[in-house]
Amino acid sequence: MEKPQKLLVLINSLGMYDWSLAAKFFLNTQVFAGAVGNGGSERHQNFLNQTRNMEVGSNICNNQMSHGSNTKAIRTVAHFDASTKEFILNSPDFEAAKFWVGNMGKTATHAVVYAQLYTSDGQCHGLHSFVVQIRDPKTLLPMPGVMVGDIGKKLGQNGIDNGFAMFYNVRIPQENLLNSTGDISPSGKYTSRYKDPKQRLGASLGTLSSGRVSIIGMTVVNLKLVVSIAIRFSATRRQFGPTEKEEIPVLEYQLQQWRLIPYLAAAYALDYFSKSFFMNLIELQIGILMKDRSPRQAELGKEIHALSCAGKPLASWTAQHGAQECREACGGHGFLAINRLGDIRNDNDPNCTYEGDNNVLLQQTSNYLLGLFHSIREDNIPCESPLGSTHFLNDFKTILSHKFTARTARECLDCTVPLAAYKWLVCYLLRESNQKLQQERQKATNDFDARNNSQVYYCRSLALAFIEHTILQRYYDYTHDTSTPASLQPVLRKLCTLYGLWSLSKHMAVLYQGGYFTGELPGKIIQDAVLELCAELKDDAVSLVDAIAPPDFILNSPIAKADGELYKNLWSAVLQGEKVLERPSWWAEFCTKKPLIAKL
Ligand SMILES: CC(C)(COP(=O)(O)OP(=O)(O)OC[C@H]1O[C@@H](n2cnc3c(N)ncnc32)[C@H](O)[C@@H]1OP(=O)(O)O)[C@@H](O)C(=O)NCCC(=O)NCCSC(=O)/C=C/CCCCCCCCCCCCC(=O)O
Ligand SMILES: Cc1cc2nc3c(=O)[nH]c(=O)nc-3n(C[C@H](O)[C@H](O)[C@H](O)COP(=O)(O)OP(=O)(O)OC[C@H]3O[C@@H](n4cnc5c(N)ncnc54)[C@H](O)[C@@H]3O)c2cc1C
Repeated sequence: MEKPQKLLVLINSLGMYDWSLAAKFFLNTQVFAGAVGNGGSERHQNFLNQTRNMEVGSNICNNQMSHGSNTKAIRTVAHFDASTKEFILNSPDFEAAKFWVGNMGKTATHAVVYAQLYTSDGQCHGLHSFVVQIRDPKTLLPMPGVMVGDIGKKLGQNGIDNGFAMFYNVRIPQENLLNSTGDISPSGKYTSRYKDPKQRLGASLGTLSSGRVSIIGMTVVNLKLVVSIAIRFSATRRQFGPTEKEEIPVLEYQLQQWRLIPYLAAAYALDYFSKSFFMNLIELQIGILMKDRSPRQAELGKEIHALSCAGKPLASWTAQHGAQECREACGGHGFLAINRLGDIRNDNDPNCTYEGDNNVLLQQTSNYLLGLFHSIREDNIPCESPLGSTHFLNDFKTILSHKFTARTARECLDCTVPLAAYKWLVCYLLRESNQKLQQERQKATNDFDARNNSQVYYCRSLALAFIEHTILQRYYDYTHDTSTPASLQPVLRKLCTLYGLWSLSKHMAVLYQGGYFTGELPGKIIQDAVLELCAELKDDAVSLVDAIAPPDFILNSPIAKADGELYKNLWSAVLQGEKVLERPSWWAEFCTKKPLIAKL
């Protein structure tokens, strides 16, 4: 807590080297410890100490084979036995087996298990979390009643053992209930400070926010790695040229610049967002530790939930699409495993799914925004979110009356142009999503269908536009802050504007549809400005990459070493491959002792 950034630096440094290693370590020391620390109380301190000393290995255990997103429907049960003061955990059937749990496959000794809490009168009090011992730390054999195993090979992150677990009458002490959302009194009665079960669910899932915020940082690392590889490669790889004598680096092609430099800009903007947002999370966690029950603390929790539920999708998708673009931008060499783009892409992929599926999480953000919109419009309550990400919504009427006024590409090189457009876009999508939801409510028989039928083109786009605006606004403020070195501001501002215009250009249809843009000029000048910024940033691209790339040993990609000796490094790495010059062990069968056709 004294220097919280150290944790982010450690996550990023280990992750730059290898994500399985990082996940294995952090699931234990942070995710498990975070769930116990945030969800529990003083009585759980022993688990935290043991985790810190690496005496026990653990994780959180929420997902089950038949339910992941719909946490309310989890079927693991924990019945309170008043006579022994224990909880008895059961998995009703194999479909309720905990599934996908990191570290569970081979090594977890303890887990924070989410289960439905039943008191001895048979009443269910909803989802709660419990510390459950899975294996004996001395032998790694399962505890009585626990069936635990590994789920097998995955598309990436195979250095971590994801597993399943089932519980048959597993008894745990009453104290293992993580009691910040609800507890059992000495007389066996259930008590909770949350009267509303929906609020209680939100509180018990609150711990997931820190994972989501951290994942934003993890995806930024991946984006930094892939753009570093692709830009260094593109600056040294030559192909074609204006004359037969001279070939030019592929980075000189406008097409290559347009494919890569916006991802470089995204890496810078998202990196700033990730780091500043991490500090917001720390503020929230300090509040939790200090037992801050103020309305501001509650609002901060909601805002961080809304921002992380859109920040994780945007950042993980940007890294995923960026990884694929960078892979292709390195041509055939991009497909060679030693150059690492495949591993980074595959290890990044589950960031789109774990700690909440991206498309499911975005709905949390739009729900939050629609709730605020209702308060502003219907109840005349101005919105004052602690981090200020939604303040501009108070002016939605004025903002919606604005039009795009730039007339030249040069005017668009100022980041206030995409920022103003984003403000309009968010207000427009908010008004439209609200209207769509009302229309669907009139048509549908229930709210569930109305919400589901308002996602595509409306609520989903709203959540993404909102987070893009937030990221852009934060980076704009940073690049215009007096504490940012003056010598760096010009290049950082270009990155900021490029990120804004490039992201905005994905919403062109809506900007025209809603009347913010009219005629062919706005679309054309935004495209021209994107190309202009790519060209202006091209000569700084290698330096910008050098500032964010790790040392060669960590980057571990022969086509992207800092010395720019592309072919020397690649050749050397290929020749050092295992058995590269050896004939195969089956050479004889291949050459002389050939099997006779039809002999078998
Ligand atoms: C969000 C859901 C989809 C909700 O579903 P639903 O049933 O429809 O409920 P709602 O009505 O929408 O919600 C009820 C109210 O609760 C509020 N809510 C929900 N969640 C939160 C929250 N987190 N914070 C605050 N409030 C919350 C919601 O807004 C509603 O409020 P209101 O009534 O509208 O006011 C939910 O079901 C869900 O979350 N689904 C997704 C399931 C999920 O995420 N599962 C995760 C399983 S664990 C996992 O996947 C692990 C993966 C391993 C990842 C490896 C990564 C390694 C990380 C290393 C670094 C870690 C460092 C950590 C640093 C640190 O801890 O400091
Ligand atoms: C590598 C990895 C590690 C993991 N580690 C852990 C762990 O340590 N602990 C743990 O508890 N869990 C873990 N998980 C599980 C993870 O949290 C879940 O997979 C994730 O929350 C998604 O849930 P799901 O698999 O049920 O997907 P589903 O919800 O079944 O999603 C399937 C599809 O349905 C769509 N969908 C679902 N609901 C809706 C809706 N309401 N509207 C529109 N579309 C919808 C989704 O978008 C998706 O396209 C891990 C998963 C992976 C891949």
